[in-house]
Parts: sequence; structure tokens; C-alpha cells
Amino acid sequence: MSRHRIVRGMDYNDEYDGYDDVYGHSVDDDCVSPTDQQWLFDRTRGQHSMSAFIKKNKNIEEEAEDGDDNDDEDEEDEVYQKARRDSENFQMPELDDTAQAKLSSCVDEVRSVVGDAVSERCIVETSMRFDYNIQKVLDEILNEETSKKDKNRRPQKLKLNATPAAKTITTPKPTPTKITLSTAKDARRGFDIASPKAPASPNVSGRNTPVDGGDEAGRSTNAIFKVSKDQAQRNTQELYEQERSSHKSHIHMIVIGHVDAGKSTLMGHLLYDTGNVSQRVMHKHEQESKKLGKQSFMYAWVLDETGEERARGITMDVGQSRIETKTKIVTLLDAPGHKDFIPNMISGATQADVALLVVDATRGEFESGFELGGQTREHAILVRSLGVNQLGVVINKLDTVGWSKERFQEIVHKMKSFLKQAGFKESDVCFTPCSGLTGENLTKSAQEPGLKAWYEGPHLLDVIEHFKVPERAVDRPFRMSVTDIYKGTGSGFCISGRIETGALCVNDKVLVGASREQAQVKSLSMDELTQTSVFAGDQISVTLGGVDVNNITVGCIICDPQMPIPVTTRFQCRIIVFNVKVPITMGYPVLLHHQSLIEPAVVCKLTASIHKSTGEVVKKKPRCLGQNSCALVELETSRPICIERYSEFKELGRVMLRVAGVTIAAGMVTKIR
Ligand SMILES: Nc1nc2c(ncn2[C@@H]2O[C@H](COP(=O)(O)OP(=O)(O)OP(=O)(O)O)[C@@H](O)[C@H]2O)c(=O)[nH]1
Repeated sequence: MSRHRIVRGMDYNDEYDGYDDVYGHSVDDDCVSPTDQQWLFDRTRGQHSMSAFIKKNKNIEEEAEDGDDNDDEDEEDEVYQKARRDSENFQMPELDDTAQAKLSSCVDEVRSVVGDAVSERCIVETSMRFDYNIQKVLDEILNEETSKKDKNRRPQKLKLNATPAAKTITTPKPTPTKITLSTAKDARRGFDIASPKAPASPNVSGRNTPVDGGDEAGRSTNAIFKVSKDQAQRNTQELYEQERSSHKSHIHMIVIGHVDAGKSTLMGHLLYDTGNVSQRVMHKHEQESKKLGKQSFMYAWVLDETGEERARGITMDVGQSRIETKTKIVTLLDAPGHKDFIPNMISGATQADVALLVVDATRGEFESGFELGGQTREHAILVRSLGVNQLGVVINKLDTVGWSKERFQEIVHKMKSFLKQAGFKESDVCFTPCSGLTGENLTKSAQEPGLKAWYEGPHLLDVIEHFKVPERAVDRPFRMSVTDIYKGTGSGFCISGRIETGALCVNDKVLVGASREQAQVKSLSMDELTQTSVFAGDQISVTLGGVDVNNITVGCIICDPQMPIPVTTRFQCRIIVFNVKVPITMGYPVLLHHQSLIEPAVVCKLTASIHKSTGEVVKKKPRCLGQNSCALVELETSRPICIERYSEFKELGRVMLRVAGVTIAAGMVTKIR
């Protein structure tokens, strides 16, 4: 089985330099785990109160008033205030239960896209007007917002036109540059940030670098990147249908869960039962594991390939393999369960469309994975925050509890309410009883009398077969996050990763990372087969030419030169804070996880605390953020990075914040500075 490459070469000492003594702790260390109350929809629950903390910590300095708070910010404040006033005076309409449920779900979906700038009243009224059709409601609200902005801008434009002198001004406009942190005011943040207008990266070779970096969000470049006529005029949707309509659809499935839940055994056995591992290889694993006294791991060895993994009996890196069902090709990503390897698990999860959450039914084991600070909850929350919304829960090792229906139901009951609060829709979650070791209910319906007596549902392969294939954003501009870089066989070098949006063809031009150097696609391959074009959702390898290999790093984004991804060092996020021992204050250093990028960053501004369910601004410029709170914050990275707004590219607008091995927050990018 092939091994996932993402993190092969990752040096944890480098990644967590300075955190050596604490690295390895996860969300739940010291028994503080993400509780079911986190970030989850509950209108009855109020905003986490900060007053108690602030009372006790009076010496925390008020965030310095930004002397340079510009008009934009005042405008923003006004919008917040207006939205808040509007929301405060607003009475929810009285509706029957069904309509109330539709309304709540529509308001939540819309709020997750538009953030807090739109009042509750406006969202509720529009939702009712458009019969809770989320797409239509969003269109209406976003169009309204855009036209409001246009109206506000228009008078200025007219003024300029009306003043002849304005036309005669010939002095070139100074290019607005990003705030550099080396100013006296910001010196405390401790690093210099290059302006994206200036060369974006010290590594730019200059060979293919544009002269001008584009507008303030980097949305378009003024520099002329010549792309071929074919690339410029390609109808990617048409091409996709031409090339893929006769193919089986392809999904990536990550297998997650607490350490030792039986993930690798389950996947190894599934691969064997589906004929993807030969009898000869299985026999070899059996003999070798027996010699080491680890025969119970023989199926796990199919995916746990390294000596260290086999000796320690744990998965450390994401193992990768694939199976074919009647209608699908499924890439399996076997994630490590141990908390020390959560960065690997996150990296794998960024590529997943769907997830299998494996829990151990053994008495005491389920409890330690779920209730006593284990990784079951953390993994579920992480994959949901990374955009996975279909989940198969495998209640594994049911052989250890005599195939007990009561135990199965007890676990289903506990998991159901947690997963609902974690943001999974009930209709997108299913529960399957299994034994990865005995192979029960994996590819055939229940045979074991103890299970057959009460279970008639689908087996695991059926569950996988029935996962919906997410819609692929093939008609969007091309974006791909680099997960590995290696020397190819011919000229140039290879990168691999998953295409998030758009399509790519041989000979296309692409822009590379924050340096925006131009490169050319020499060849493409997928599953070791050469391709001429590849599409969103594909896990591919690309041979690039015409670019310096030093300008490409794991985590950088390759994009379409005609619609490049914004490059920035500062952006605003709407975050949900999980468990933090020390409240987040201005200047709080974090490790930013964005796709496969891990980058040091600083929380440089606490813009507002917001209400978790309504999105209303609760307090502007709070002094700190405690656990279970929700807020708008600004983050600043030490180097320019490529990032998108969540409302424009969901796939590239999500971030995760970690500190010393602990996931402290998940967020969605709302503004790019
Ligand atoms: N009785 C029983 N034991 C199982 C079952 N599945 C796995 N095991 C045992 O559980 C232990 C751990 O299995 P793994 O497959 O390595 O667990 P894992 O979840 O992949 O572990 P990590 O990847 O390290 O988190 C091994 O000893 C397996 O033999 C099962 O269905 N029944």
C-alpha cells in the first residue's frame, strides 16, 4: 500500500521548536476536552461570560486604541452597531415547529457565510421571503449588501468626475502597503512582515515574477501573465463532463478515532476482503507479526508499514490505499489516533471528503476515548471544522462485548447527541456495528448469530458505497495545496497534493505560492497513471518546469495566473475557541494550520466577541477570549501566505489554531487585509 507522503519528511522538532517540553499534548490534556457545548448551535445558551475573568485580571491592559483606526474601521463599527441594534429590537416570529426548524437551520447557514455584518432581522425576513432556500437567501442578501456598498461609493466617483482638476493629477498614487510590524507601535509583536507589494518572499528568483502584485486582496494581478489561448478560454465544466462522465466517481475517506480503536486493523481487513491485498502478502504479515508476538496486528500491518509503527503498534503517519466499490473509487486515509500525531491527522483530513470515525466498544475503552479526554471528540470536531460533513461511525470490537445490542445502543445514544452538537446533521451520520479483527459486517451482512439476532442494517462496504460524492468545484479558478515535493524522473521536479478547485492541463501556466512565480505544467499523473487533465477533488502529482524548487514549500498554494489567490500577512477570522488555559489576548502566538501549511502567526487584534448562535456582536474589542467563546480576530503571519475568504472558497477559507500541541480554535476567514 502506498504511504501518504505529506508528512514523511516533517521534522517535529522544527515544527514545534520551542515547545519541546510540552509538545504532544492535545486538546484534552489535563482532562479538559472539547465539550459538547463548544461552538455548537444552542439558542438557549448565552455567550460565555468574560466578566468573571476580567474582574480577577484587572491588570490586563486594555487593547491600545488604534491611532490609525481608519474610516474603514469606523464604518465597520457602525455596521456592527446597526446590526446589533437591529437584532436587539427584533422579535422572532412565531412559527410552528417545522417552520421554526427550517428557519433556524437557514439562519445558521446564512450566518456562517455572511458573518455578523447582516442583522438577524434581515436574515430572518429574507429567509421567510425565500421559503428558507439558502441559496436564494444568500444571493439576495449578498446582492443587497453589494448594491449598498456601490451606492455608498458612487457619490465619491461622481465628485471626482465633476472636478476637472482631478483628471489632471498626474502624480502616481502611492501604492498602499501592508502595515509592517516593525513600527514602534507594533514592535512588541516581534517580527517583521514584508509587504506583499514588495517581493513577497525572499526566495523569489525573479525569473517569472510579476512586476506588479495586484489589488489589495491580491484578487487579480496587473502583471500580464501570458497563458495559452486554450488555457484562457477553456470550459472546464465541459472538459470534466467529457473526460469523467464515464468514470466511477472518486472520494477521499479519512479513518479517524482514538488510539487503538482498531482503525488500521479495520482498513487492513477491508482491503484484504475486497481483494486489494493478496493472500500471499497477508500470509507474510501473519508470519512476521507472529514472530514478534504481535499477531493481533497482522491486518494493521497492511497500512502501518514502517518498522517503528510496527514495533510500537501505533500508526504515526497517514497511511493511504484505495478500494473500488460498485460505483466509486475510494482513497482510504488511515489517520494516526495518538494525540502526538494530530498534525498528521489534520493534514490528512484537509484532503478528505468524508470520514469514518472508529470507536472501540470494549467496556472502559469507549469511555476513555470519548469521555475521559481521548481523541474521539477531538477528531470529530477537527474533521467537521475542516469541512467534512458526512460521517460513518464504526462501533468496532463488538466481539469483546458479546455483540451486545445494549452496548451498541448505549454508544449510539452518547455519540448521536455529541455529533449533532458538533455540527453533523443527523441524516449525514450512520452507525455500523463491526469487528475489524474477525471481519464481521465488513463486506458481508452480519453472519455472527449474536449480531444477526438484532442487526439488519448495512455492512461497512455498503456504508462507504452510499456516501454522497461532494460536488466538485471544477468551474472555479484552479487552486491546489502542495503536500509534498520530490525529484521527478525527468527534468523539473514534482509536487503532489489535492486540487481544491478548478482544473489543470498539461502545458498550463500556474503561479506558485506567495512568491507568485510562474511555472509550467510539464506532466500530470494520478494514481501513477499519466493524465492530460485533472480536476477538483483529484489527488495528483505535477511535474513543474521554469521555477526554482526553492520557491516551493509544503503548504504553499499553486493557482491560476488569471485569477490568482490573495497573498497576505494579515486577515480576519471568525473563530470558535476550544479549550485555552490562558485566555487569548492581543499578541497571542499560535501555529496556523491552513490546508497543509503550518505557519507561525500572532493574534494581532481582537475585533469583537460575537454570539455563538446569532453571530451578533456582544462586545467590540474585547480584552481577552476565554474557552467556548466565539470572536472575530485578526491574525498576522510572519511570512506572506496564500489564503481565501470562506465565503468565496470554502475549501481555502478554513483555519485551525494550535498552541503547544493543543488545538485551541477553528476559524473561517472573513476578510483579507
Ligand atoms: N478484539 C478485537 N480487537 C481488535 C479489533 N480491531 C482491532 N483490534 C486490536 O486492537 C489493537 C489496535 O489495533 P489498531 O488497528 O492498530 O488500532 P488503531 O486504531 O489503528 O491504532 P492507532 O492507529 O495507533 O491509533 C490491535 O491489537 C488489534 O488487534 C476488533 O475488532 N476486535
